[in-house]
Amino acid sequence: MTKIETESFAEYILVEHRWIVVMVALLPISALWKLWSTFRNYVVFKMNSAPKMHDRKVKDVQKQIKAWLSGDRSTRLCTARPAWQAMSFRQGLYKKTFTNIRVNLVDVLEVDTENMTVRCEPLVTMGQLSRTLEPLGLALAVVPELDQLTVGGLVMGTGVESSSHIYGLFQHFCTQYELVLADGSVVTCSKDENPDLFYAVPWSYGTLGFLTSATIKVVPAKKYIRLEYHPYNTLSDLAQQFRAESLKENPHQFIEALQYTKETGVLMTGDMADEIGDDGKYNPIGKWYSEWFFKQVERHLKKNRSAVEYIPLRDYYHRHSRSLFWELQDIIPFGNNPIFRYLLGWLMPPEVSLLKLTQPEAVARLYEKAHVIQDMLVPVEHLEKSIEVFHKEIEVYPIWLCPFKVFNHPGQLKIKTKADWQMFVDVGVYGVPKAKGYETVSSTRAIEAFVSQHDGFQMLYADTYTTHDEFRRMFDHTLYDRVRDALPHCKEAFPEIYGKVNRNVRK
Ligand SMILES: Cc1cc2nc3c(=O)[nH]c(=O)nc-3n(C[C@H](O)[C@H](O)[C@H](O)COP(=O)(O)OP(=O)(O)OC[C@H]3O[C@@H](n4cnc5c(N)ncnc54)[C@H](O)[C@@H]3O)c2cc1C
Ligand SMILES: NC(=O)C1=CN([C@@H]2O[C@H](COP(=O)(O)OP(=O)(O)OC[C@H]3O[C@@H](n4cnc5c(N)ncnc54)[C@H](OP(=O)(O)O)[C@@H]3O)[C@@H](O)[C@H]2O)C=CC1
Ligand SMILES: CC(C)=CCC[C@@H](C)[C@H]1CC[C@@]2(C)C3=C(CC[C@]12C)[C@@]1(C)CC[C@H](O)C(C)(C)[C@@H]1CC3
Repeated sequence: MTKIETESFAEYILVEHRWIVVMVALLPISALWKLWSTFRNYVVFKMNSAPKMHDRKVKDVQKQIKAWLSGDRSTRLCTARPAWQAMSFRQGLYKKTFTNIRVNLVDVLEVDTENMTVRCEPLVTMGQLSRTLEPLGLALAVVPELDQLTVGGLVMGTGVESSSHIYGLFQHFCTQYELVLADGSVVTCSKDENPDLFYAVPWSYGTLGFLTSATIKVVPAKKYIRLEYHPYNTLSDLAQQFRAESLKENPHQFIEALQYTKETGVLMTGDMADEIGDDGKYNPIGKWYSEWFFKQVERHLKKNRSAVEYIPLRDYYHRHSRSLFWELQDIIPFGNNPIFRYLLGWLMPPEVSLLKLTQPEAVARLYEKAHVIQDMLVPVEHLEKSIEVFHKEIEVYPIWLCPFKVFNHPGQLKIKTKADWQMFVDVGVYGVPKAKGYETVSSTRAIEAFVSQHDGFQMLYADTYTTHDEFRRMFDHTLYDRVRDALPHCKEAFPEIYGKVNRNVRK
């Protein structure tokens, strides 16, 4: 790994032996925090007190905006959620200069089993939501994997997971948003009510207003996922099958693939099941002692044999959470060792927010120079070409492959077809690049150019090195600009999306 200059002994320990800090402090604090919030959520939800409080909390947001309106309005607005708590990789520098609006809305408001929707406040996390819905026999149509992702962040950014080839991105299965706008008013929008605003909100990164609730579709859930593993030894075979499975008329409910080298990978297809069948073994991958999921999947590749397993529902939904995909192996190198797992596995994973909070400058420099975190979204027909380009420019494995539909809706994600939808694939690369000649800016820019030329998009929680013009070419701003022009005080209160995601405003 690239060596980075450290400035003090403490910094040396934090960089070279980060696991010490993680084990001694972060893991126990994370566990206490999780336990407390689980208990608190349970009590609030059972007492059903949240809906009554909601209006009061929305009024508090309005009050803060009205205070800004009556001032000199020399600063812009963003949420007060500290940068270290957010999942976005970089810290937003604008948090220090903008007026911070507290949107402390943390509750699941209502589960409507008739219309099969759940109404949530923006700080509800995916872990909290899957835990609330499971006993009711329900699940979100798509469950973005990491526990700490929030409804607000996923609506304003995006969310994708292994059922997205049916339901699309997070925005595609949200039916209504409630927002407080820059003039202090509260509006709701859906495909029938204020449709322009409804379609412009996703990917707007909080630059149209503050989200105070979202109504999201839920689906019936069963106890297990029956998961098939199919190893492949050539890229073309894997890609062909990946496409065929995603585009089938009646596809499996879950599809993802992990690519372990340029040519080899494992395609996984899953369906919900009420019982454990006798065609496969039971595998509770979420147990504290179980091996990291991506390592288990790799074993199927080594055996070079298809297999079937039955996995408990929540274990499946959060299958990459305990190892933060494969990122934790760089932070706790022995995290997958059986002795560690049996003794301390129940403390995993450390909270991402606490990791961010304790990240020293030197680690940030190291990640900047020799670590890639990117999700590129490309039409599925370009899968092979994308892997080849990623291999040439970056060479990081495993690669996460997840198919998803982009529906032909108005908004920033404009697809180049007249059909109702187009199938895309999320190519996720997380790790230390091994490609010869890798250099952060030029290599990332080469990939961004490839994605743009192939009518794709970049996920914006990671770093973007596009220029303003390139960014506006990747994301269609026609509707977004129109909505910003029409909403009173909007342009005064919020920068453009690029003003919140480009490298100059992110540390
Ligand atoms: C900065 C920050 C802000 C946060 N803000 C919020 C917030 O606003 N609202 C919020 O709800 N959460 C918040 N969280 C916490 C977040 O919800 C949890 O990190 C996440 O939901 C944990 O989910 P999990 O699926 O990993 O839980 P699990 O891993 O399933 O459980 C975590 C712990 O709870 C125990 N547990 C699980 N289920 C139960 C149960 N039914 N009864 C008792 N114990 C149980 C487990 O044994 C385990 O020790 C925040 C976290 C951070 C770091
Ligand atoms: N599986 C997946 O799909 C994964 C998705 N992600 C990405 O992570 C991000 C979500 O992380 P999370 O920590 O939840 O969100 P963040 O706190 O990072 O918020 C993301 C953006 O949404 C805005 N936002 C959040 N809440 C509100 C609100 N109530 N009103 C207005 N704007 C709001 C934020 O604005 P502000 O800057 O003002 O706070 C910010 O620009 C998304 O970008 C998502 O794409 C990451 C990993 C996996
Ligand atoms: C669309 C999908 C599935 C995206 C998965 C994204 C994950 C791999 C990302 C989300 C948050 C993320 C950027 C993070 C990190 C790794 C990659 C993560 C987990 C780490 C833990 C790397 C180490 C860093 O020091 C630091 C702690 C700041 C970050 C925190 C966020």
